[in-house]
Amino acid sequence: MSATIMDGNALAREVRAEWKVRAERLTENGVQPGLAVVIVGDNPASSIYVRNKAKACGDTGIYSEIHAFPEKASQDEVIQRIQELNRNPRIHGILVQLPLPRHFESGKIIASIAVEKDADGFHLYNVGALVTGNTVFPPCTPYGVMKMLEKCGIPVEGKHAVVVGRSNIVGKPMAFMLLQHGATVTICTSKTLELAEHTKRADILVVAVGKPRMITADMVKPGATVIDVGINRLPDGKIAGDVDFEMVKEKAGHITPVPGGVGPMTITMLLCNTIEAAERAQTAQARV
Ligand SMILES: NC(=O)C1=CN([C@@H]2O[C@H](COP(=O)(O)OP(=O)(O)OC[C@H]3O[C@@H](n4cnc5c(N)ncnc54)[C@H](OP(=O)(O)O)[C@@H]3O)[C@@H](O)[C@H]2O)C=CC1
Ligand SMILES: Nc1nc(=O)c2c([nH]1)NC[C@@H]1CN(c3ccc(C(=O)N[C@@H](CCC(=O)O)C(=O)O)cc3)C=[N+]21
Ligand SMILES: [Mg+2]
Repeated sequence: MSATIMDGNALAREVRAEWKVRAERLTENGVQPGLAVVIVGDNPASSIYVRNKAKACGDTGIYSEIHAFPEKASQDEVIQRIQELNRNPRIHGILVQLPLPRHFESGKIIASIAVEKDADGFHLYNVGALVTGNTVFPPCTPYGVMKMLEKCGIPVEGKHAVVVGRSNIVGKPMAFMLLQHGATVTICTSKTLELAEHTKRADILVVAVGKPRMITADMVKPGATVIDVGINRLPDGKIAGDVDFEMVKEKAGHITPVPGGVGPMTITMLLCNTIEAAERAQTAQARV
């Protein structure tokens, strides 16, 4: 029995259609949702993501701006621009594409984003809000994963979830969101001994490492849900996830492909957070 493939492109279309209605309603009421993406340097992968984000905005009725800085830009000029965006009433969401060039302190840049426009949910206030169960903006990638589980009818409460990876943008917020939904959560890292002993116990396995095909079929429990966040560029130019898809799909109950899995959902949830931010701004406006 082969696993059910969780089609990220189809699910993303479904979620976008639901939210597009909200974007249109806002626009009719004079508040078109707006996203600003800030990118520093010319990392080719980042540039592609940024263009995809702008295109997805257009398709969903969201106004978008790209603020591109050269690699040698100063931290102060980027912060100054973010502060302008914080004050700009056309902009409801601000995303600073990561990674930043080495001479940047990412923490300082992210701290300069207004909490109520932090559509990535990376500001320390929003991280604290998430961890205490008062989420303001769920970080896009884990939010997309939760949405996929929900749409595919996969229960989380009472299940054993194993997250491989502990980055601030994927692994850690993923673990806290699963915890919030009542899963028993194990987080594995590069320091974990006997990784397979943990992954084999997972009802829900989320992998966000960045190592092509590191999760093999022997590491997966029969019938498990396997979510592959990894995006790895192979020498032949193709992209592959962190999971050996062809072998694992014969053992798992549900599995996400790469490409066409979590990636499209990440972009979609960014759009959702931007629309949500615009709705909140409008409500706040109506109160004064
Ligand atoms: N689909 C999407 O929307 C997105 C995809 N990605 C992709 O997801 C992957 C992870 O991204 P990100 O979280 O930013 O990456 P990071 O490099 O920041 O984190 C990788 C994590 O994997 C852990 N790790 C490394 N090697 C092993 C190992 N052998 N066993 C177990 N854990 C290990 C590291 O552990 P330690 O902390 O101990 O070093 C670290 O916590 C990348 O391929 C990235 O391109 C990222 C964002 C969005
Ligand atoms: N501040 C910030 N927020 C982010 O959310 C963020 C970031 N920085 N830096 C980089 C990572 C990576 N990321 C992806 C988004 C979409 C796809 C995506 O759409 N992937 C498609 C296509 C992949 C392709 O063909 O290259 C897919 O998987 O099907 C992938 C990866 C967001 N990130
Ligand atoms: Mg991680």
